Amino acid sequence: MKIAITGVSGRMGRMLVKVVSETQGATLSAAMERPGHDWVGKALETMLPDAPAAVVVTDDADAALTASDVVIDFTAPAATVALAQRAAEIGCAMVIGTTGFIDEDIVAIERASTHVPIMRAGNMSLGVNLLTQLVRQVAASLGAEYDIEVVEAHHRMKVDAPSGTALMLGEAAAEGRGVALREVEDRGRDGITGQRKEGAIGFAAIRGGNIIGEHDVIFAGPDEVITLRHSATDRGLFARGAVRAALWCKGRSPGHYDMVDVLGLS
Ligand SMILES: NC(=O)C1=CN([C@@H]2O[C@H](COP(=O)(O)OP(=O)(O)OC[C@H]3O[C@@H](n4cnc5c(N)ncnc54)[C@H](OP(=O)(O)O)[C@@H]3O)[C@@H](O)[C@H]2O)C=CC1
Ligand SMILES: O=C(O)C1=N[C@H](C(=O)O)C[C@H](O)C1
Repeated sequence: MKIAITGVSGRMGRMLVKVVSETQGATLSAAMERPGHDWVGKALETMLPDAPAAVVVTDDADAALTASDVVIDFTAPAATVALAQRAAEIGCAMVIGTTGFIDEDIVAIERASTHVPIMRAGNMSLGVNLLTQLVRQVAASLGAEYDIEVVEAHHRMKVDAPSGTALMLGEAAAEGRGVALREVEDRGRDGITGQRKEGAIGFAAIRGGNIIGEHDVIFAGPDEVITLRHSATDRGLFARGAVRAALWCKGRSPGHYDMVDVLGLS
């Protein structure tokens, strides 16, 4: 499977190069950065020792996608949406790990996925995708007297909040309760907020140091608190999930898939 990686100099891009190099059946076919980036035109192995010798970093997305079966993208929403449109036209599958999308971005990605398989997940780990199922089940079992709060913590460089994972967990809780998250979410409390709204699903974000990713879903009820927690201790976890998803895309029909499909959890 020929795999292109975009945003290759980023925290996830670097990790993906390592995981692709360790994965049987996967070959790094292209490495991308945006025009003007320092790495463009340089041999990737001079920056990342795990990279194959022949790969030179490119800003030519069309050439990179044409040379590849699938592209893995952990960048930023605007870059991801633009690349999904190119991938759809060229016929290259896509794995999207980027978070922080607005509704219009998702619509554009869904449109692209009518032409090629696109696997998109706010978290590529087995643990979080299992946890979403548990959260759905617990939310469905507990009554409205249990208040649901999602608390996440990430490194100081993270630019979006709540995290993609927190939103996945919030969605799962809302589904369990049979409500739309949009109608019950409560984000960023500050000042005289008034009492907690009945049925709200609250979000809180902590940013600091080099925390990889911590997520708690708290069910606070009468005289007891249930906390479901996931802790990531190495970004390799997400990269391994993304490469697994890339291999899974081979021969797949066009469609918008998620990690639950890849892991066979549905
Ligand atoms: N789904 C999952 O399991 C995970 C998702 N993520 C998500 O992946 C994304 C990236 O995270 P991370 O690797 O930590 O971030 P980094 O900032 O370390 O890397 C982002 C990379 O994308 C490039 N990039 C950013 N904006 C653009 C743009 N507009 N056009 C082209 N290239 C761009 C950056 O290049 P430049 O330096 O030029 O800006 C950089 O190479 C985030 O949305 C994060 O939330 C992260 C981990 C796991
Ligand atoms: O930006 C990160 O680092 C992470 N982002 C994803 C998210 O927004 O949930 C996944 C993981 O928590 C790391």
